[in-house]
Amino acid sequence: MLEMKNVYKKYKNGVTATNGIDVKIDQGEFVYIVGPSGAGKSTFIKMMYREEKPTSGTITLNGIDMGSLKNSKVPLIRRNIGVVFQDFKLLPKLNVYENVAYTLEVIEENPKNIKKKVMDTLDLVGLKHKVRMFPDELSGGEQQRVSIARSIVNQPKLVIADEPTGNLDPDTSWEIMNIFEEINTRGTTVIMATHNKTIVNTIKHRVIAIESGRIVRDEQRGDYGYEI
Ligand SMILES: Nc1ncnc2c1ncn2[C@@H]1O[C@H](COP(=O)(O)OP(=O)(O)OP(=O)(O)O)[C@@H](O)[C@H]1O
Repeated sequence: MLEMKNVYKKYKNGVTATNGIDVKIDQGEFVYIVGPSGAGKSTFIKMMYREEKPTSGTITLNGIDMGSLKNSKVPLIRRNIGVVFQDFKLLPKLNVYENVAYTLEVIEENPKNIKKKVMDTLDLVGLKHKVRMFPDELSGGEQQRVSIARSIVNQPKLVIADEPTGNLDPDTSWEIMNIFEEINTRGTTVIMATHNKTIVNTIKHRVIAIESGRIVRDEQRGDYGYEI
């Protein structure tokens, strides 16, 4: 589903964040991206959903060249990609229901379908009983559940998560991981950058390690591989 060929990213300040990346990820895989701070993990991930463009090389997502995609076409492609961040990025003035429904409203989903899709998704993440609450009334774990619900309500084929458990305590992190596992079991590709050694070493999946902008290890059912 995703292929990168010789991808370089040099930021305007002269920093080379990715330094010739070649990788292929198939539909349905669960892939952890690991590596030291500043290694280029976020940059690698951001290029997958066209938050950043590669300086050279090609990135194809389901046959579409993400690097040369016109800006006007980006929102259309993003409909098929869910993104989850460490800091949730919920809309503070919207309640739980509205935060999730918003994703469908912007893509002009038929209003008749919105309620069922939102409620089914909130059920999946275990938040059906908190639909009227606002983000600042929720725990970190609950906010992350809303953020995941928002990212999957349109049933994307790919979910990308950048350090989704980074702000959460260990128990809550496991609960959040269980939701990603369930999403993946349903056939969605999950690509997750993480520094959580215990999770990577316990819930085994493919591990891609990045150092200085290069892939230095790519193993099925790999280990985290770094001391923390
Ligand atoms: N927008 C930007 N402009 C300039 N340099 C950037 C930008 N974003 C990242 N960088 C630089 O690119 C390099 C890789 O950063 P990146 O955020 O991709 O690393 P990372 O592996 O995700 O780090 P962390 O684990 O700390 O989140 C770093 O040297 C960083 O300072």
